[in-house]
Amino acid sequence: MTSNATQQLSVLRQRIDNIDAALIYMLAERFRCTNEVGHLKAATHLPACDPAREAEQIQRLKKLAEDAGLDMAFTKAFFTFLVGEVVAKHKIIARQNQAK
Ligand SMILES: C=C(O[C@@H]1C=C(C(=O)O)C=C[C@H]1O)C(=O)O
Repeated sequence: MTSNATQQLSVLRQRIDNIDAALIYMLAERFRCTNEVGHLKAATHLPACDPAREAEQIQRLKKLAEDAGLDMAFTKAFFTFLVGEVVAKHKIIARQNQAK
């Protein structure tokens, strides 16, 4: 590898590290928010999962992904994985609430 290529790789990797840090902080903030929703749902006996809301979100993300030039299949798979984690946490919160 030339020293120019090494330098370019290093600059790109620094950008990637910055983006990863932002993603981690954004995800943590999203989970803080969804945990609040989980407590609200448990207290009001609402189901952990809301398929109608998820369908709306997917429609919105479709447009955002298109505008941002992000692959829709990836976007949907990532969203589905993320929401699956949130719903699992909501179920745990609901069980903890019932046990009180
Ligand atoms: C956070 C909620 O609970 C679930 C998780 C969602 C999410 O992570 O965006 C969306 C819908 C629900 O299935 C909600 O109902 O708003």
